[in-house]
Amino acid sequence: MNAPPPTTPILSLRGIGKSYRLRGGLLARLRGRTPRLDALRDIDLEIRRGDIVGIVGESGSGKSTLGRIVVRLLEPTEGVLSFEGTALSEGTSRSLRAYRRRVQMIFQDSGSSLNPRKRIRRTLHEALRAAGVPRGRCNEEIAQLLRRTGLPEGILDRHPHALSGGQRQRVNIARALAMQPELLVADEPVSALDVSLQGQIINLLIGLAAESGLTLIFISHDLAVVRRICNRVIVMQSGVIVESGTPSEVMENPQHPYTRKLLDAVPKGLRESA
Ligand SMILES: Nc1ncnc2c1ncn2[C@@H]1O[C@H](COP(=O)(O)OP(=O)(O)OP(=O)(O)O)[C@@H](O)[C@H]1O
Repeated sequence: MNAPPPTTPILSLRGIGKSYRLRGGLLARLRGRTPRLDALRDIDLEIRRGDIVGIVGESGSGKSTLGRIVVRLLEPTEGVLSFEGTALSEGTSRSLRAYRRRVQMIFQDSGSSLNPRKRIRRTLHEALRAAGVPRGRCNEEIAQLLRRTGLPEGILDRHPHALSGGQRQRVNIARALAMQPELLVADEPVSALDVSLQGQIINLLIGLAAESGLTLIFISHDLAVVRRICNRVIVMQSGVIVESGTPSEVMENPQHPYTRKLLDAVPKGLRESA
């Protein structure tokens, strides 16, 4: 297959919608209707290779649902998602597997995304094997992953519970990197960490993005961080994108009242220092 033209977005979403089936009350069931909640409606979005895109919005605005659709942990109810110009719905299960390697996700809760029964060495080894690294090269690759994510060798023989929250999140990042992803979705990756560690993990992510040309989707409540690290911001409210642009466009000259409301909630000093 020929390489896509350089102008093709790495990721494009067209008319993406997601509705969740709700359990519903007795009345709805008697009427034979399953109530549904529209978590996303009509999302159009293009992301260019190398972009660092911040997705902001209040709790429940649909940010995580969007992130999960991008990595195909969730199927959209409507719309088309294309990677490098190819619609994923056209793909076979083999191309979906390949997509899942190229697009990785990091979650807020660093602990629950690691298998508590596996030592870190095994977790990283399995990720490398899944990415097609020959068994004989895994130790060398693991050492390199530790270096890239700033982890000491001593953690390899430990289980996740014996690591700090910051170390666990670094392991999650190392495991994602083992897949050599082109796009990384980080869903509130630092919200569960102490403030002192948050900056370190964010700097690690942007350092890695710069070093390997990763495209990053950064889902966050923290507008100050988004302003500092992203070159594009998307504001979501009740399942729709209400505003998007560069951080200075969106944060210095917000067009939508909801964006203004979000900005008003950030202490002024933080907004300016961001
Ligand atoms: N599995 C599910 N079943 C039913 N409703 C869901 C499910 N997952 C999410 N929702 C609902 O969909 C809406 C969007 O949720 P989502 O988690 O995507 O928002 P969010 O912006 O990421 O919120 P937060 O910042 O709190 O994580 C919310 O109303 C949520 O309650």
